[in-house]
Amino acid sequence: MDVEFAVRANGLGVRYRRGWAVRDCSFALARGTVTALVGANGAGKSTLLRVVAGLQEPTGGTVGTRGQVAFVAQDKPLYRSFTVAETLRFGQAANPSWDRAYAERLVAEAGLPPTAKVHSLSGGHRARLALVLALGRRPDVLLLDEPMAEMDPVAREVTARALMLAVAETGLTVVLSSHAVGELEDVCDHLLLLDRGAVRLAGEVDELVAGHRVVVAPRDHDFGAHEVVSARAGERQVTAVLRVAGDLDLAATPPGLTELVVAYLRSGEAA
Ligand SMILES: Nc1ncnc2c1ncn2[C@@H]1O[C@H](COP(=O)(O)OP(=O)(O)OP(=O)(O)O)[C@@H](O)[C@H]1O
Repeated sequence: MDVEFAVRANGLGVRYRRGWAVRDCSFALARGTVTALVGANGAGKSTLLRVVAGLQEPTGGTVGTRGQVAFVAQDKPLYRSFTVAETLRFGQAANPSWDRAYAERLVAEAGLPPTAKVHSLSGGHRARLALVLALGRRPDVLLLDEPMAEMDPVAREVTARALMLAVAETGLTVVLSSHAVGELEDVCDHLLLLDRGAVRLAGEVDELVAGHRVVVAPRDHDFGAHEVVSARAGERQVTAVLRVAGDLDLAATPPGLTELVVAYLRSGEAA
């Protein structure tokens, strides 16, 4: 496998009884990148993460990862009767690569009382403890399924900072799935967008944004070679998100990340 890639998938597919949850997915994630995995409900995000984590066999295709992989599932599995301190001791006993000082620092930063039982923690605190348990192993690849869904805005910011620091310090590669793209905007430098199991859009966020424009044009405007990702028609005008091909002779603004993702999710709904 190429040295600079931490995750590489080739023609990856997962078929359940009712059909393909992940189909023909090919992508490569460079070491030290943070990728937002987005898609509508049922698009295949959790399935893809489980396969990359090695917890589930693909039906077809291949996936390779470099180094140690840690995965935090959506339901944040933790021993509910353990205290926070016992959870860390468990992490240490179960993982030869455990970084005790680092894990203790993360727990302190998260404001998690060492004597508190897991079952007494809020959903957001449990999510942060699950993340500490994963980061404490000092993995090379960290896969997070909706890690911030239950966190308050401050916890999200602190968590995002901890992740970015880990990336900067160790070259950690992160993939995190989310529905709230806005919360990922400051954290992620790459995007992987799934549409009914298939990769619809992938790449560096800055490049993807630079390759798209939001325009307002007369309703009957012909956009020529520019791909209309999604369009909303008013009485006389249409507001469209375009994937631009060459020069654009219309007043246009670059989309925000959320706007771009929503445009693609909407185009998937219409298909
Ligand atoms: N264990 C399973 N057995 C059968 N079908 C499954 C299983 N897990 C997921 N699926 C199906 O595969 C598809 C993709 O599901 P998955 O949970 O991977 O999507 P997701 O993008 O994570 O969704 P969400 O955003 O709702 O969490 C769905 O149609 C789902 O019903």
